Amino acid sequence: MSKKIVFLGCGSMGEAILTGLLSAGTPPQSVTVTVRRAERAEELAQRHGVTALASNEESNANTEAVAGASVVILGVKPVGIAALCREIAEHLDPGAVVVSVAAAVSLEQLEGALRPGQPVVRSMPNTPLKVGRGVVALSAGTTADEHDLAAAHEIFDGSGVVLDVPEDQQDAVSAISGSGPAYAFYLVEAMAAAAQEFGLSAETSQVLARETVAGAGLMLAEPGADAEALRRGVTSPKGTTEQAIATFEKLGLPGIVSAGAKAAAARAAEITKELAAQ
Ligand SMILES: NC(=O)C1=CN([C@@H]2O[C@H](COP(=O)(O)OP(=O)(O)OC[C@H]3O[C@@H](n4cnc5c(N)ncnc54)[C@H](OP(=O)(O)O)[C@@H]3O)[C@@H](O)[C@H]2O)C=CC1
Ligand SMILES: O=C(O)[C@@H]1CCC=N1
Repeated sequence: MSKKIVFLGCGSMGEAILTGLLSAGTPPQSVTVTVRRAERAEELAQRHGVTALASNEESNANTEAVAGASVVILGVKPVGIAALCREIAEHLDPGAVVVSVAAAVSLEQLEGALRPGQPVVRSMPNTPLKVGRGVVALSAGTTADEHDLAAAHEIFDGSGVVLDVPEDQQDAVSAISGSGPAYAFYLVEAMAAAAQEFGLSAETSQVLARETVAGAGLMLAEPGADAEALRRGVTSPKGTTEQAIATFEKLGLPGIVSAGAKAAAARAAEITKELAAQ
């Protein structure tokens, strides 16, 4: 029997991790998920074949779900993490590894809401885990040993690249790879809008923008890919792309991207403080 893996909260991020995990070969019978709404639980059970329970005012499924679990993934919003930890603390196996995916929730906050000694790993995943191309950064808590960290690695290993980082880098990771898929989707939206300004139909504009970024992503996914070299391969000297890139530079696009990422990281730091003051 495979070890029991539990997701407490399985929305956008949780389902991406779950999909990657199952695609990589974890049997659905070994996975239990909880969510708030019964209809969402039903949807997840139907779609993935996992045990899915609703944990709300009517049923306390979170505490039942974690019984006998080896790994418990916390997939709720940051503001709900501390209460969830307190709710399950007494019901966790002392050796169960608690893996938080929440942005801005510190190891100190996690450990403080669980029983002393409970192994904890803070992670920052991203939604491309769903298609096996995610990036995840892990930071082990004070009592998590190498086996605990390895158990966290195992959750993500089959769905993308897993890095170990010091906890003080997690807000930066969040601002680059955690939020990053949204930046790429935003670029697609902007490209589609530009296409429509040329008079192309909405549908043609969507196809051109979406397939271009998806194709570029596949090229980046090839071994040894280098973004700058790939960009130069499109940019003919004195050609058309050169004018676009020069315009992006003149208008300060690199600075705009940097400012956006800094704003995301600053918001993470602010959330950490807000949670500490709760
Ligand atoms: N979205 C992303 O790309 C990323 C998100 N994260 C982190 O992942 C976490 C989740 O974000 P996201 O998936 O976007 O949010 P969602 O709102 O999509 O998902 C939250 C999930 O938590 C469930 N939930 C809420 N309260 C409880 C509870 N007490 N017990 C059980 N389940 C509960 C919700 O149930 P229901 O569905 O019934 O409402 C929902 O399934 C956040 O902490 C975020 O910081 C990290 C990296 C990237
Ligand atoms: O927007 C958020 O707060 C979460 C964390 C990183 C991506 N999504």
